[in-house]
Amino acid sequence: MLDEIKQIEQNAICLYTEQEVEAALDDLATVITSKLHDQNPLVLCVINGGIVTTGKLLPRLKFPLTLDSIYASRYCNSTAGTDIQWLYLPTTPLTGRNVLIIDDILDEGHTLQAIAAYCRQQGANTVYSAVLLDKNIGHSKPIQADFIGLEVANLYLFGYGMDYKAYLRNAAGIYACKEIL
Ligand SMILES: O=P(O)(O)OC[C@H]1O[C@H](OP(=O)(O)OP(=O)(O)O)[C@H](O)[C@@H]1O
Ligand code: HPA
Repeated sequence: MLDEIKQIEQNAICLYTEQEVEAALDDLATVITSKLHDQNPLVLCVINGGIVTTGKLLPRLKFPLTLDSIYASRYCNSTAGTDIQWLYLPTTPLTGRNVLIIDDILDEGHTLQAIAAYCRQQGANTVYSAVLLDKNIGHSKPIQADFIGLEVANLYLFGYGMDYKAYLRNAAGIYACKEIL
């Protein structure tokens, strides 16, 4: 397995450097702050992929908020999505809260759509979403994110939380896998 991971990493194309992603996170935080600074939001980190984006955004959001997580997985460490598995639900009551969902990527949009629907069903007052990346998939999506860091081409990606077969979430940049073009 590790040989495959090394090969994927060596052949990968860097789409955004760490510096470029960090600059995008600064801009994303500015836009989120202007909209939500007085909303006392409940931030929901979509684990696993959203952990890095959430962890890097939170210290940039200098206003009152609380944090919980939700784990809805559609790819389950593989490179193709199927049905959503609900693996962890927030313990914080969502009733009346202004929720901000944070994830790494909006790809086909099914995961975010399902999580936003869950939040509304649980009585959230408003539901916002922020993604580090919005993938240009060439057709419409069931949901748009309210806050987007960067647009990205329709390639299989890893880095900044996104995995290739459960590895490479820790890559410091946004990379496309040459093997899955
Ligand atoms: O827009 P979609 O096509 O629904 O895909 C986006 C979702 O896929 C990834 O999660 P994944 O299911 O791989 O689980 P993970 O967070 O554990 O990697 C990613 O973190 C998003 O949550
Ligand atoms: O391109 C991707 N890479 C990693 N995880 C993902 N989940 C949806 N799309 C992707």
